[in-house]
Amino acid sequence: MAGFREREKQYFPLQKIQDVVDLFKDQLTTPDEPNLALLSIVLGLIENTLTVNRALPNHIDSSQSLEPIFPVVELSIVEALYTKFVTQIKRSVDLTKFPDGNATRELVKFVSDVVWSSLMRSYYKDKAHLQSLYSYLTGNKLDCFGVAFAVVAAFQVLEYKDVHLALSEDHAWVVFGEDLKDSAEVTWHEPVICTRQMEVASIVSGINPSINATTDSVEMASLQQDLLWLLHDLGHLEKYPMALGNLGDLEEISPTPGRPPPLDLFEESIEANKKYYNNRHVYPYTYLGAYQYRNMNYKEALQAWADAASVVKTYNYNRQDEEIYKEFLEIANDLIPQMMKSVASDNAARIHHTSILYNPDCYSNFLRFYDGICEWEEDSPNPVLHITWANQLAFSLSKFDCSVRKLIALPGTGESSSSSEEDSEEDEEDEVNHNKDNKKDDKENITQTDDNKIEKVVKARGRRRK
Ligand SMILES: CC1(C)CN=C(N2CCN(c3ncnc4sc(CCF)cc34)CC2)S1
Repeated sequence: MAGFREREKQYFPLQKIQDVVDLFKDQLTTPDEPNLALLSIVLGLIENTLTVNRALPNHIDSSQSLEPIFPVVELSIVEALYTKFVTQIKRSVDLTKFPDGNATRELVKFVSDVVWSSLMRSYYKDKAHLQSLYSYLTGNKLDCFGVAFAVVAAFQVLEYKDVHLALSEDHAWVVFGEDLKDSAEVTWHEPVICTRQMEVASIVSGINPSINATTDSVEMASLQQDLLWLLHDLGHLEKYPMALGNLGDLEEISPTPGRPPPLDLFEESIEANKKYYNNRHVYPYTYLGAYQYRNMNYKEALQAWADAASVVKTYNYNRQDEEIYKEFLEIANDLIPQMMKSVASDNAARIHHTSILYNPDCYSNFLRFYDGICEWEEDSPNPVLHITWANQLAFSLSKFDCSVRKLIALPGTGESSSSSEEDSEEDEEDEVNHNKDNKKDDKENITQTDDNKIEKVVKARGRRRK
């Protein structure tokens, strides 16, 4: 692949967000492929300027208008970095040793080692802004997504068309060969297998506008939002639930006039999950749950979180699912307890029994949430629950009104009937044991009416685990 053609050059210097959108649109509507290395360098350079090395004026006097500090992206800089990448890849890979036009495992391993060997020996891999080729070429640092993306971009430079990016919710790797089924990773369920355009979507979705823990670059977030809408309109987010969820979050922060509301995007993300990934992704539901929680739609938040737990229960938890574990940890031990405190102090709702604490559906979803997490842990090589989980469960459970805690859903009928307080211990044991036999049938919810019965649930779970 030669240097830049007139086609790319005409957009430089990039001086505002629209210039970048125009460049991406041209790259995404060319008959040939979008240039992954070019686009990643451009995004990385802008992100680095707007978040890491913010060229803030050293003083802002009254005369100086607060002009956005969008960096001017000169062609010469981008072309120099691009040439550095192309030269490094072509110099390192002697293709005469790989005559076959299709990538092989050996060649993927070889190119991966070329990328790996040029990285800094040791650095904090989870740091922000290490996802782009700009970071790779100027700092020799890449995060796990960045390494996989760099390998795919390298294969594009070598003019291979059968090497693509594979994405799970926690991991990124390379797939290659005829049906793109060859890859080192076999443990991941329902990965997103990217087209070249979805690979562009992955670097746009991976834009990190964070300046620090509390501040985002408005310009960077706005650029990400515009590029995600461009990709959405071209149909390249159709099979990318996480990118759709990302766009929903951005639309909540800064709604784009004329565009659908965040809930529509979270719904699109869930539908894509069901249609293309056998409903095996968790994040579409936790995106929705977080949105509902932020907007105090607590009944809907519990529904979404219960749906997320119903997905995760089909998995076994292993240390690679760190991000998903942290997600459920925050929901169970932070968001739900906060929510319970908030509604418990809502006296009006309490008096009129309108709060979620009196709502059987909310209680049912609350139990379904915990049931899913317990099943997730069952048969897993790594433990999920620890005492904090049990303490927070006890706290949240106790906030529900005893009227809903007595309800027991009759097996299969969807009916519920209030159980007499005198239920014998044996009956409850039976219910727990009975429920154990039908652990997959999550329509059945048994309830425990007070704290000492929580131990029974946890103990019953313990029995299942053996
Ligand atoms: C509900 C949430 C906690 C909010 N943000 C979330 N994410 C932010 C965006 N994320 C992503 N967005 C697009 N593509 C990818 S590929 C990938 C695995 C590592 F490569 C992660 C990820 C990860 C998930 S999930």
